Amino acid sequence: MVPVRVENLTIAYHQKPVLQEVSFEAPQGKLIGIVGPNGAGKSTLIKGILGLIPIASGEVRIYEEIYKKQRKKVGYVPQRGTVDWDFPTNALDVVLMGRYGHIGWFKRPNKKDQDFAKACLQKVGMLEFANRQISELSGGQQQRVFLARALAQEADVYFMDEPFVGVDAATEKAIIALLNELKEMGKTVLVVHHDLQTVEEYFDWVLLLNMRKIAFGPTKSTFTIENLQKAYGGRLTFLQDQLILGK
Ligand SMILES: Nc1ncnc2c1ncn2[C@@H]1O[C@H](COP(=O)(O)OP(=O)(O)OP(=O)(O)O)[C@@H](O)[C@H]1O
Repeated sequence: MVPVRVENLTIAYHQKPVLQEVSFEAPQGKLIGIVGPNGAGKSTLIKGILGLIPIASGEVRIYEEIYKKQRKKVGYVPQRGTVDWDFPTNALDVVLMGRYGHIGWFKRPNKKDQDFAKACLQKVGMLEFANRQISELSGGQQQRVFLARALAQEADVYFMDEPFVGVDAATEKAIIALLNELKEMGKTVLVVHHDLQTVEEYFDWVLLLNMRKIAFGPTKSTFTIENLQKAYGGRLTFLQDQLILGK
């Protein structure tokens, strides 16, 4: 079964299309980078898939069913900047929110859920901050808590929107180790990613996007200068230098 199937997806804001007829099938057990210039529609794609914004036309299937039926199987790590970090709650409670799909909204989390949430915090090196208000955490620490929440969900497919933005090198390493661990467990992980230098190192597959799908496939055959040129257009001379320098 295909974890994520997107067919002819078109999304518009105020009647102006920002994603046009995007189709792809994400294979199981891969780390997939979603890459493209600013405003390419990367976040919009994820939000459309998760039903957070209306779609104009097209279809999205998670394991061949509509998202609403598969909610429990899907984990989401939003862009850090879009979250209200002043919301009065501590790190452990944020992670426990990830368990509600399993617990049910009207029941209280039991000891097992608490322990599981703590284990998730431990995994991202944040257990000692369990009782800390999230507003008092650094950007990288907040990002780790969100990853712990995603882990607590025990999902099969994960969508992460720029998890590496604003984190230090140690956190970036911890996140990539975690993504690889999820992959080893057979999970499918789609990650919006900005840094072209690390795409080849981090991702098995790549979706190159600029309003339309430019290319989709294994990184080696897809993340090519020709495809990057199509996605980034005039900005590539600079990028090309950077890519060559980066090797
Ligand atoms: N809520 C909104 N209302 C109107 N237009 C929007 C809204 N959100 C995004 N857009 C527009 O849709 C387009 C795609 O935005 P999106 O955030 O999906 O791009 P992105 O590829 O994630 O960009 P970035 O790399 O800068 O984060 C942009 O032109 C943006 O201005």
